[in-house]
Amino acid sequence: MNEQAFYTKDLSVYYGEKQAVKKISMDFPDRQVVALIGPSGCGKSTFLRSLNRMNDLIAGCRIEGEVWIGGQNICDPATDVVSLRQKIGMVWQRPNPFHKSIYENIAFGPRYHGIRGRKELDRIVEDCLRKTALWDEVKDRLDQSGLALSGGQQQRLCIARSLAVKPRILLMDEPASALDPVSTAKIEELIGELKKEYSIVIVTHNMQQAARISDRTAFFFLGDLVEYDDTQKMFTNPSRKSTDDYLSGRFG
Ligand SMILES: Nc1ncnc2c1ncn2[C@@H]1O[C@H](COP(=O)(O)OP(=O)(O)OP(=O)(O)O)[C@@H](O)[C@H]1O
Repeated sequence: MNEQAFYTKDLSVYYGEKQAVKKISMDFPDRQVVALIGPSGCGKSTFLRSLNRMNDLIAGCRIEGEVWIGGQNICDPATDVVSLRQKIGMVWQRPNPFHKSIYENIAFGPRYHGIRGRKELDRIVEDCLRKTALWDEVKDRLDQSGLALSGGQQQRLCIARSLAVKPRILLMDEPASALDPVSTAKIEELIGELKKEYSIVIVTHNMQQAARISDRTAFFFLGDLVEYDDTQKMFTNPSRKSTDDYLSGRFG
């Protein structure tokens, strides 16, 4: 088992009175892919967003418990969320490139964090585009708008953008659900490459996808973590009946 990258302890999330995530304690291994699965509304996205304090942006949302990353409980109100989100990148369901050129989409983050030299920015842009297998497709049109790319390319650009600020952890909320099968396969292949360097947590509705790309899988139901295990074990021999029922399509 890889070293632990981070963990949650008794993490609960409330929207007003309603508790959407219930005292979840989970550890996330370094440089592995963890898939969060479960029926709609079970709290997967809410839990994911808690891992880099994105829920702070939702009015009425309240968090209890702890998320420990690099010796720091990031739920502590004193946490610098800008530097936190530098360490923990996020990729959303729908690709959301900035209304800027391909180059600027990637250079924006490093520039914001103080990198000014053109050579250094060029190097970061090329490196991130290579890591996301986009370089050959876009190297001759870096000044074109990111929005002119196909949906799958836009999603890879968004992943490249999050890599540009050197995160340790990548959170992905159904990153391929808006894409066609070819683009989905490319994203899955890319996740397989990225886990050599990054810890990845991915929410997916697609059970085959979870089975293909993740090392560990967590099954959520009604805000509870029902089962969390090695993906292969979970998909072949789950310990809990409700996991088995969900994986075999008996509900959800
Ligand atoms: N902004 C919000 N305000 C109030 N309630 C919310 C909000 N976002 C989510 N919820 C509620 O919290 C619960 C968990 O939602 P969440 O989106 O985390 O589930 P999910 O498992 O990711 O669902 P899906 O798979 O459909 O995206 C649901 O009951 C949902 O209605």
